[in-house]
Amino acid sequence: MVEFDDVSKVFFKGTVPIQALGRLNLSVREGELLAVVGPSGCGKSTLLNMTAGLMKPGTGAIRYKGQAISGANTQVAYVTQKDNLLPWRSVEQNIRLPLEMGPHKRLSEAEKRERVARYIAMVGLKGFEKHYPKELSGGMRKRAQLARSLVYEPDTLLMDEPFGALDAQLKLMLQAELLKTWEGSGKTLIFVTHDLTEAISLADRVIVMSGRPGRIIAIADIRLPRPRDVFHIRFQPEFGDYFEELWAALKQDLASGEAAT
Ligand SMILES: Nc1ncnc2c1ncn2[C@@H]1O[C@H](COP(=O)(O)OP(=O)(O)OP(=O)(O)O)[C@@H](O)[C@H]1O
Repeated sequence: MVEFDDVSKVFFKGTVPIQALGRLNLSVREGELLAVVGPSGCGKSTLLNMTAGLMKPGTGAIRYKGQAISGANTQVAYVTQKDNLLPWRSVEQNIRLPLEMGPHKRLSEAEKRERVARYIAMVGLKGFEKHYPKELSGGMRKRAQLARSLVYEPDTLLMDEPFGALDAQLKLMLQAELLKTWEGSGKTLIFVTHDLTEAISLADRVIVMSGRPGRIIAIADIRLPRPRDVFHIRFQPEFGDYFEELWAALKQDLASGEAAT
């Protein structure tokens, strides 16, 4: 679905280069839930920004369904770290926004209304349609963002630490809801997180990135059965094995980074 072919990225702060990503090769399979874990600043958001076509790779190429990405990739939905709901629009109006642009403008009014209502119900915001973002809790705003990115039914969803700032209980609830929505949908999902437990609970495959410049230092196929119960899956012995394996890679990279400073 998405292919990263020898992709690297350097930013410049004035004349000072910051190598964000090392050379990265990765194929994301259609329908896969891929989790990307790594320390702060290792280029995870950069990877998603490039997949969404918001940023060009420095070297190499990124292909989406075999085509080089040029300009904004309208076939993907992107839930960014920042809460970017429009404060002057209600929940319903925010979620409807993608249907007012591009090819979705052509949908009938009835279809638009049906889709908005369906996704509001799916993320558990029924009854809050007329509320404005400032009248919602952090978790509800995340749900609204998720519904807004699902409403135009993209093949691929990019999520950048969507549950990072939420308390542990709410995080678990939203992870469960996300899996319920994703499992059986056939959609490709790239999920960035700092949280190894979250990554293993959700993903078909976890990649671990090194500290900056980010490179892939470990990959694990997570062969835990589906549908998964995020509340209990962490207590399975195989879960512990995956955690140990991936944590060892992260710890080793952290130690070598500290040795170099
Ligand atoms: N537009 C930019 N200009 C300059 N430097 C940038 C820019 N965007 C990112 N960087 C730098 O590139 C590196 C990678 O940033 P990125 O946001 O991709 O990391 P990340 O892994 O997503 O971090 P976090 O987990 O903290 O969100 C960082 O060192 C960051 O400072």
